[in-house]
Amino acid sequence: MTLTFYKYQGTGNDFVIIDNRESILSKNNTKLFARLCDRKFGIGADGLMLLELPQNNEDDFTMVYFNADGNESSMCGNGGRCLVAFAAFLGVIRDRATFTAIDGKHHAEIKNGLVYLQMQDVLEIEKYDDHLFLDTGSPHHVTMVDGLSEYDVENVGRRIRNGAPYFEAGSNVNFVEKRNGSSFAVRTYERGVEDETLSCGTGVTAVALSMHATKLTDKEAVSVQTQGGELKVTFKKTENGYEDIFLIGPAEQVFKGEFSW
Ligand SMILES: N[C@@H](CCC[C@H](N)C(=O)O)C(=O)O
Repeated sequence: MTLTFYKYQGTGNDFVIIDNRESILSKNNTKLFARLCDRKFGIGADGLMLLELPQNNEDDFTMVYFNADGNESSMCGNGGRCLVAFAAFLGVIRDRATFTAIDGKHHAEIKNGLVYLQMQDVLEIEKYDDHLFLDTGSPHHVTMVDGLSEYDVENVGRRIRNGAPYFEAGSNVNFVEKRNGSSFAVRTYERGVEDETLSCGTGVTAVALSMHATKLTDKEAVSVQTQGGELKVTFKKTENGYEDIFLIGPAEQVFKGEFSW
């Protein structure tokens, strides 16, 4: 059987995307998805997404996300932005979208070539001596470091991801350095890819909220420089936590192809 795939990237976080509105692929194709994401034996990507039919009248489509290891995982912020751009390319939406992902409903808008993706409210941030932990749709460990550009993200990230209290379920791990006022730089070790990626959208969101929660910025619009480009996060601090959170940045189709299996 032959299927068309599309490749998208959002600040260097790259994805294979398949239009699965006709339910050709089942979610249990773990080996196939891992092979398609493999950079030596497949197309190569940090993750794979299926765009599926909406599950209710309010939605335009459904997002199903798999990590590069082929397993379905929690929310992917850059993936969500790329899937909105893909939905616009297919003509499923114009410039506004409502869709459901594993963490619930999302609204999005494409404006001036950027995708604005609303993330889930964050009501709890755990603060520890040397890091913070929060869930922005995916779990994130956030820690400040000096000398980010030389930092051993791969090995330290892997140790934290696999160690206590995360163990097998794991966490994504973000290493952050302040640039100025409301601007930060981050490098992220992603679980499910089991390596550093050039950018992680839920990670960038976690960094922005963590920097506000620890008073490293008092702004509700934060710039985060990833290895693959700049993302912006805007939010409102309320008495309950953080609401109206938007992850903002580019999402680009890089090519189209066919695969057989
Ligand atoms: N790259 C993603 C995060 C994808 C999920 C993550 N690897 C996990 O399993 O938690 C993003 O842009 O948010």
